[in-house]
Amino acid sequence: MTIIQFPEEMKWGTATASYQIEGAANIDGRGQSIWDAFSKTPGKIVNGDNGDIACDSYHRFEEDIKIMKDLGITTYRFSIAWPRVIPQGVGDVNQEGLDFYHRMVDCLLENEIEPMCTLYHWDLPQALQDKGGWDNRETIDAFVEYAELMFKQFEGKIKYWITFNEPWCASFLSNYIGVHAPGFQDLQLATNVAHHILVAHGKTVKKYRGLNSKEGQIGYAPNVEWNEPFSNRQEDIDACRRASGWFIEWFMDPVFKGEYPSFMTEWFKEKEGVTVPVLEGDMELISQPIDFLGINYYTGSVSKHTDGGLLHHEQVDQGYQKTDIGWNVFPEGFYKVLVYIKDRYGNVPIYITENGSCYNDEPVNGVVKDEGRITYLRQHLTALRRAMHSGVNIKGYMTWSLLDNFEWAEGYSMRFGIVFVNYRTLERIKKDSFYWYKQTVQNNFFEI
Ligand SMILES: CCOCCOc1ccc(-c2cn(C[C@@H]3NC[C@@H](O)[C@H]3O)nn2)cc1
Repeated sequence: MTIIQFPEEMKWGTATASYQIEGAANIDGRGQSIWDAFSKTPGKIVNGDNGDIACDSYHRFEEDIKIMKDLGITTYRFSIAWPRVIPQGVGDVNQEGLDFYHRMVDCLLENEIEPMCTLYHWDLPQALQDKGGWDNRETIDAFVEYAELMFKQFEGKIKYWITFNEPWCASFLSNYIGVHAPGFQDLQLATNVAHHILVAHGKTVKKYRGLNSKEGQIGYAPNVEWNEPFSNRQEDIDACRRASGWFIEWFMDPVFKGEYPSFMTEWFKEKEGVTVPVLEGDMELISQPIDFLGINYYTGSVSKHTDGGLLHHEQVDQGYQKTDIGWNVFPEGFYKVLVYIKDRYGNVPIYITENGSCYNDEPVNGVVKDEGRITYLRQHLTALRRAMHSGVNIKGYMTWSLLDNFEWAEGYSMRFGIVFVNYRTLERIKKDSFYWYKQTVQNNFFEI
């Protein structure tokens, strides 16, 4: 038996997001987001699901925090819904929305759970989308004003801020691939969106520094995956480099190097005639130093060159175990991508802000035996510990997710929670993985 022991100072937590768990979408002054509109568009979401009720955490957050207290975690990553606090995205503030987040944050602090707050987890106010959304540079300043209001409102309460969650999803998945809100399929539009989100990130970090927050920290949370070349043929190696360049370097090089990866911008220009709308001063803003990097990792793949497609790249099935959403279980990729990030960007403090798996096990006599999720957690925490032994500066781990919730285009058909949610009764049922994770958090080690 081998013990996987974590350092004393390791922070353990869970992660959620506003549109995925809150519900209460049309009460107490909340404005509409692009996800309210997208989820009400026929054909976009499995089973026509939407976030109107979700897990009803707007009303049940005390119960959720009680569950977190039982879990023994010390950090809870959640997001604020911009349209709940500023319904039109700019202008009037919704006091009922602010009051909700104060109640929730106060309850976390009373239970000695550190709030880690994501300012943008994809729920852009629809009123701003109606004016061009992130394609319109004015949205950048609207975001900075929203962020400043949150910094001032929660000064002394929230000490860990994340500007953007998964900018790749918020830009390319949403405006080029089109399976997320607002659902466009235009690479130049998506490239504009990606750039303006990065500028908004940098301006927000600069605004935060200007507020002289005493002990607060600010970062952001890109999603990464690992692409292993199918062979040592240069064309396969190059194809994987482009996949990594789109998923990782595109959103990390500007922040840590002050420039886009040129091999990627040249590829976009030559193959697609697409350019990044960089204005004077943008790259200096984007590369404002951050205090920590959030990393969201789920999966990876073996991939190779193919003719056609955006990157001339395709995955090659290698018979890996897959989760119920069809993603490879690829813990080796977790180790490799973390070491790659350390080697390329230096040893910035890293929080794993999302890592988890989709297994749709249902309760039997009140018990949810989600062995697949426990195996996934074991394997990925083992890979994480190995990365730490290799010098990666990991500060904490938040598993995705505390609760089963609205999994975007998959609706409620895909379950990522360590707590089962009955969407008819909203009853919460702790899964076997909850108890495994609780033991690991309590002991700060587990056995493999
Ligand atoms: C037709 C091509 O279709 C491609 C689909 O491509 C993707 C890529 C990535 C994702 C994805 C989903 N998640 C989990 C979320 N992370 C944030 C949190 O809200 C979780 O719910 N991470 N990545 C989905 C779809």
